[in-house]
Amino acid sequence: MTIEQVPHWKQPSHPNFITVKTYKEGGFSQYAVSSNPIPNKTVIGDFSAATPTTEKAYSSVQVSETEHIELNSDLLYCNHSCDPNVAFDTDEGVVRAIRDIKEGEPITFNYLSTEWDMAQSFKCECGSGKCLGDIQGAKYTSSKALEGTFVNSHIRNLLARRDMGFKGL
Ligand SMILES: C[S@@+](CC[C@H](N)C(=O)[O-])C[C@H]1O[C@@H](n2cnc3c(N)ncnc32)[C@H](O)[C@@H]1O
Repeated sequence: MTIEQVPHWKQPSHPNFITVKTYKEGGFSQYAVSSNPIPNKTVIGDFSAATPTTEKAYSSVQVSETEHIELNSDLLYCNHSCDPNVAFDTDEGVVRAIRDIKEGEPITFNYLSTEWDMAQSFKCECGSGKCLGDIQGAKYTSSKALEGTFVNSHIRNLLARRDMGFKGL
């Protein structure tokens, strides 16, 4: 069973960039949209509020081959998209627009760019023509499917070792 986080941080945590909206009844129904137009390459946040966690969860972000963090901010509400508009750059420790984002547009990143083997998989509803369907982690995704997309170094390294036939990853 997955228990949803109750925000324990002061909201809104990123007022210039993120507005949190609710789109349906029930769980996991909140999502981040842009509060303003955001030009490509703008840094919209960082991981300064984050804390390390030993337990992977739907809410955690993988920042290295062995480390995971809880964001403790409205960045939590960035949904996954197979055609995202921001990168969670765990090497640089920032969240950056990777194209111009319109006001009110959902802010999304590719969970496969950070997560190797997710605690909680889901059927993607991003609606993109590039949608990969079941999102379980990069471990279960071909390198070809991620070609040309932003992927963090820990995932690139793991994919390379997997593709060379290393076991136990
Ligand atoms: C970090 S949360 C994102 C915020 C979440 N929507 C909420 O209300 O807490 C990750 C969870 O959101 C849902 N989610 C995120 N992106 C999704 C997508 N593209 N399609 C379907 N569900 C998604 C999944 O349940 C996933 O485990």
